[in-house]
Amino acid sequence: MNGTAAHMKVSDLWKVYGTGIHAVEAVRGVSFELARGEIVAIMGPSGCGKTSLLNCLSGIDSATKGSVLLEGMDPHRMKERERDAFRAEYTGFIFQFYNLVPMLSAAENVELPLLCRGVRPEIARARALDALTQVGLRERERHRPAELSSGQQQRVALARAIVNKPKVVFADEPTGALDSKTTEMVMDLIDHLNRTEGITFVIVTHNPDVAGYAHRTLFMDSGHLISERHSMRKGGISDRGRNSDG
Ligand SMILES: Nc1ncnc2c1ncn2[C@@H]1O[C@H](COP(=O)(O)OP(=O)(O)OP(=O)(O)O)[C@@H](O)[C@H]1O
Repeated sequence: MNGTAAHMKVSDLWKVYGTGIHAVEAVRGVSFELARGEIVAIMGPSGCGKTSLLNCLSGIDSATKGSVLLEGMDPHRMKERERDAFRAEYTGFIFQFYNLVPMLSAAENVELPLLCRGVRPEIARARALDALTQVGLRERERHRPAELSSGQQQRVALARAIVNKPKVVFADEPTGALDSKTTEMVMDLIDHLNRTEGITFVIVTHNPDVAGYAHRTLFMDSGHLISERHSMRKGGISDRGRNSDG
């Protein structure tokens, strides 16, 4: 972390579903820090709490206990509107099954988060087309999800995730529905966006090839973080700058 404030600081995070004898402790006291520009994979057996952790990190769900600081700020301490605006600006999401709106074209899907934030339609469209260009799908702007391959749909979802120019993108099994060649294409794109835009990615995956793109892999079991592995590639923008290994 080079002594600077962590991009994201997770402290003693717990997620408990239900109460009493029905309580499920999905995340149990997880703590870690994330540097700006890292790609971090979260792995572990089915049911160990990966998605629960990711949802608490991203704000899709709220933690039962503990804190997630983003750039030193705790969204939970913000007023609702401030928190929504902060999250909309700061984070993007990708899901296993893309979560695109079937009736909307690729461009309309990508511009949707901007329109929801009140961005003027012509600006939203221009930025959506830029994002589609970044994922190599500019010529598919008018196509609906059903007219696109699964890999293309995930690339549209990736364009939607980055259209706000977020600092962090949270991805839950982003390649879980893709074959190995398409997985490679989507991960190459994530790698490219990480290197060129400095976007931090937190990726839940069962796939070791996907984790191979990460600077660091966190391993979970039974709600705990049990170990972490650093890859040979250097993590975070500061590390890359220092080592000039791109
Ligand atoms: N909404 C919920 N209500 C109650 N229990 C839940 C809920 N969501 C998840 N759980 C439980 O929390 C535990 C962790 O689930 P989670 O989905 O986070 O695991 P996971 O590691 O992502 O699993 P997988 O790899 O199979 O997707 C499991 O025991 C699951 O049954």
